[in-house]
Amino acid sequence: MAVSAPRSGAATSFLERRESERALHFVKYQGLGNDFIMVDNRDSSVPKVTPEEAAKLCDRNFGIGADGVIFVMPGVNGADYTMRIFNSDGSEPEMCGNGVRCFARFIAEIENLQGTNRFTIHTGAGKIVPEIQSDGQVKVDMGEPILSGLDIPTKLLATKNKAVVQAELAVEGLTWHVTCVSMGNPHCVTFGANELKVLQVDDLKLSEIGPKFEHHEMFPARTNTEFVQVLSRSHLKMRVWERGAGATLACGTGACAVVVAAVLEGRAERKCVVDLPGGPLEIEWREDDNHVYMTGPAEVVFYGSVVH
Ligand SMILES: N[C@@H](CCC[C@H](N)C(=O)O)C(=O)O
Repeated sequence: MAVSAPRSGAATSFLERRESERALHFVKYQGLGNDFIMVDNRDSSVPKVTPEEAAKLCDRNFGIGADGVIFVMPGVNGADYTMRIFNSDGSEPEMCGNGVRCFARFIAEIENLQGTNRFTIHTGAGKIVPEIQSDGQVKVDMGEPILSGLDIPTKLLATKNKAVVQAELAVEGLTWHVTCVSMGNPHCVTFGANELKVLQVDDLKLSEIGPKFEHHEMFPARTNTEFVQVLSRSHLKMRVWERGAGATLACGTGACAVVVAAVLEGRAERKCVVDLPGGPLEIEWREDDNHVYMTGPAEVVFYGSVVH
């Protein structure tokens, strides 16, 4: 994958090259600064780029630059569409919260739909239902959180029924208290460590500590990690180290996992605003259906094409 020089001779014009080589047309979207290369893959259930090509496209110096590549594919199991995503390292996660909001806005764009719209999306985390609202924000039914340690997966032992709540985890010489939640993809949420009086998330050296959580032996499928400060019982502040993408400006599944963990630990109400480096998300873990609902923005950044 390259934004390449002509293969032969200098005579090939830009337009000829654009038409003669395999062009990938994309739209770059972002949800709170978590950015994605969106690919219209409605004509096939095979992604138009490989995981290796996706990693090159996501490179911020040698490629387009993004946290992941997302494919809009034909629906299966009665769903309107299927969403697949490659992280910026080329690995394939089950779900992406900010990505699914971008996905909904991208569908509206390519299907030429106006106003409010609701879609059913088949993902690696099951059926996810985003709804474009009249103000352009996207509200997503993210489904039920998974709390059983085996299913997350984590090797940490359950502390509360089958859930791993405030379990001790040694990382970088500190004993962290972690609560593990899957929103289809695995999350390890921490509000602090024994040795820290208060966790100041702005002071964390994320690029040093994040990988130690991501690759910890207790997480056989690796993990996303959220570091959280409680500002009030309905207002949380977090930073995230994402599996396969590193420090990102926002993580939708992460914000959902944070609210679930905060409720399980008795720190917050079921409805919270979660501040991320890229901006706020509204999250609600409803008692009546046990589903988590996420509301936030999704915007176009630019349109482009690359040859590959
Ligand atoms: N940024 C996403 C999560 C993307 C997947 C994650 N890196 C993983 O590997 O699980 C979100 O907004 O949820």
